Amino acid sequence: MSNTMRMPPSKHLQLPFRSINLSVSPTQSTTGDGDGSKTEDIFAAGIDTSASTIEWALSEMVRNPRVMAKAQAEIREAFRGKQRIHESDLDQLSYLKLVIKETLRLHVPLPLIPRECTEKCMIGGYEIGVGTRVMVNAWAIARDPEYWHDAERFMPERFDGNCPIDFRGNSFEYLPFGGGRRICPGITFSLASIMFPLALLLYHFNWELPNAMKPEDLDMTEHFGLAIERKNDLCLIPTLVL
Ligand code: HEM
Repeated sequence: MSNTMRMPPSKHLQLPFRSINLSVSPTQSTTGDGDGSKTEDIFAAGIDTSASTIEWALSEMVRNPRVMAKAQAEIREAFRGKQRIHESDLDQLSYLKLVIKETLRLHVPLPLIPRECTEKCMIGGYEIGVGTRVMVNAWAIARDPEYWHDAERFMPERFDGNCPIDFRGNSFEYLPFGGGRRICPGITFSLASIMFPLALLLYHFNWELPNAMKPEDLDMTEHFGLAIERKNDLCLIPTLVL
């Protein structure tokens, strides 16, 4: 276990819940009884989530210049002299992976994971009947100070070293991709499609806030839509460096 956090009592997804479909398509069943995802669901689930993660990662790095400098130093060292970056080069970027993990903790793109109760159980003193729909609030769990040290702080290092917490659905305090039978099937693809553009943006440009704005003044208000996005556009000044 990491020295910066405690494991939770695994109380959320070990309850007798079964997965139900996240689909927004009116033609699709919401029972989760083996129905597959349609092409439009894959686009809907894959585009906004990855795009907003890139935007939040940049926002957090602008607010935390130390993290930005460390990520850029790693990328520029790894890619030194290269004109073309390939996906296989991304493996070397261990710190950037931590930045993305921490971004997915503080900015869980899909905050509410729907489930259906399969057995009567008690939650917070309330009896939950069979068939009741419940929402696992992955956003709130990922910011819960009971599980996370200095929970509101952007600190990629919390995932460093021996930290066993991962997003494959086994760490119940960290569920950006959900968990269980209906865990996001796009994890590998989404990580590549977040990491690649982010690495290029950090490799080729330096980023500054406009109008001498201070990092701590950057507005981080969220807008709850298909994914949790920035309410206001992120406006930064890029300077080409390489
Ligand atoms: C940062 C990026 C992404 C995040 C945070 C994310 C998160 C999630 C979450 C929380 C679920 C529900 C899981 C559950 O019920 O346990 C889900 C489902 C799904 N995701 Fe993702 N996702 C991302 C990217 C993608 C991408 C890139 C694709 C496809 C290319 C994709 C395809 C899907 C599909 C098809 C489902 C429905 C799976 C099912 O109901 O069986 N996602 N995603």
